Amino acid sequence: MLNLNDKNVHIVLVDDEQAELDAYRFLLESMGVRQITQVNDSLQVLATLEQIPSPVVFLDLNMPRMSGQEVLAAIKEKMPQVPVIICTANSDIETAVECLKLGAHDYLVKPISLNTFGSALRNALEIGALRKEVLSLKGISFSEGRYNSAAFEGIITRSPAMEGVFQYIEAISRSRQPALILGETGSGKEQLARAVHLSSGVSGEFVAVDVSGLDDTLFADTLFGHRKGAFTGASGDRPGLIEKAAGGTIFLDEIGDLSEASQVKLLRLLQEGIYYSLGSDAPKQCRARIVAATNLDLVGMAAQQQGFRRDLYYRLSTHLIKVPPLRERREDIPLLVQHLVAEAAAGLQKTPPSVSIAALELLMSHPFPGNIRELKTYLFDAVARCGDGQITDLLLQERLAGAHAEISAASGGQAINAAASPLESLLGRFPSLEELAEFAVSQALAKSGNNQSQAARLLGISKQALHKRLKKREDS
Ligand SMILES: Nc1ncnc2c1ncn2[C@@H]1O[C@H](COP(=O)(O)OP(=O)(O)OP(=O)(O)O)[C@@H](O)[C@H]1O
Repeated sequence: MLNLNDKNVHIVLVDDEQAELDAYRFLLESMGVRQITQVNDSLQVLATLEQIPSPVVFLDLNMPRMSGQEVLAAIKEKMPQVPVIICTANSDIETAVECLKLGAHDYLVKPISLNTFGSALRNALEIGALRKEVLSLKGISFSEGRYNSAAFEGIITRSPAMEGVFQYIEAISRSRQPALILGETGSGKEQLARAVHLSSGVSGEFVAVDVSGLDDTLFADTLFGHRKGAFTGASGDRPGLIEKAAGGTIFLDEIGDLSEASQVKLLRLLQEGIYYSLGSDAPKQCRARIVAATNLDLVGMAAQQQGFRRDLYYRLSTHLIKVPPLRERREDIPLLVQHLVAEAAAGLQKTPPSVSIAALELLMSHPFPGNIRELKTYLFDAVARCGDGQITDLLLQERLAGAHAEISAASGGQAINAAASPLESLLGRFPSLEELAEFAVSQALAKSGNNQSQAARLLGISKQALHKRLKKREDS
């Protein structure tokens, strides 16, 4: 659990106005942060950061000499691992998206509540620590942690978790072993399957097939092809998709729905590397790499031998890629919104409408069980319907309310309350009563300048009771 008063937590505040710097300092100190550096000259930011081992930066945008955006770009160029949180009075979405694209960790619009401020900081510290840990485990430095961007073009993300997925795909790019992609519906599995194909640099085709609707004969025919006369109506030889994908990748989507008989055929193909076209005795060599995907709990199904063969699961999952759902990478939502609105507008030959902050906030708080596909549906509909150049929260509300009702019905009518309480977002989990009492005592002491009589009065307890509590704290 992250402790904000840990001496390694070091915050750098950048703003040209001293009053703002002091206000942030006050907020941070009230949260227990001890190491705070203020910088009021944007030209001094890089030199300051070079002196601090693992800083988190709170950065204002409107500054003379060098703008916040320029400072952000310079930090991301020189120290990409440093989380930068933008704090600004500018609520326009284009600037927010621009900053997120430049690599900002978060974008907070003033006035900023203590809760928002606290959770942004906690999140930045956690992500910074995780990023460092992952890269050090891999033995690579921050600047080396870049991946071949061409293979991932069109996959809009700024999520560290997705960045980890990209790095994994790069690491397995030379392998011809099967890969299994697990993730919820609409989370981008097919896009990642294409990235696996593109990053491998092979010259063959990427061939996708949804196997969920195929009975066993159709599965064999589709994948392996047939010889003339193999069955009534087979009027000529037909190559299967495995042949089409030779030297490339065959993507088997919805693999969790494959019939038992077809699972046996696929297992044999994976084990022996050969297959037979329907009506033929001549074995053919499979020269396609197999990538499969499902939104089902294949691990559970295989473990319980229910609906999916365990041996097939192990064969398919030589390389295992797990795609995080959109609700676990909400930082992607603003970028996706901008991308999808532009895509929808281009399709309708319209100028892309802007998106109001209230609309964005509404989207940020939605659980998105249908992930990016669901987001895409709402935005394509909103772009088509919006007449006055702006997508407002009102335009989205109806669709989102409908989705909430469906989720609620699916969960047996229980209202979903996924939002964390303010204290949860500050502490990272729900606090115990004892922790709350400790927090109140610390705050009262800080507020009274360590005067125990005053602090006890603020807490509504006797001085003796406070003394006893402090003694207990010392002894523990
Ligand atoms: N990161 C992303 N950036 C841009 N578009 C995305 C992203 N992820 C998904 N999409 C878009 O969302 C839609 C759904 O993505 P995709 O088909 O890859 O999901 P899936 O996980 O394979 O879905 P399913 O489980 O239903 O097969 C597609 O239109 C895709 O282009």
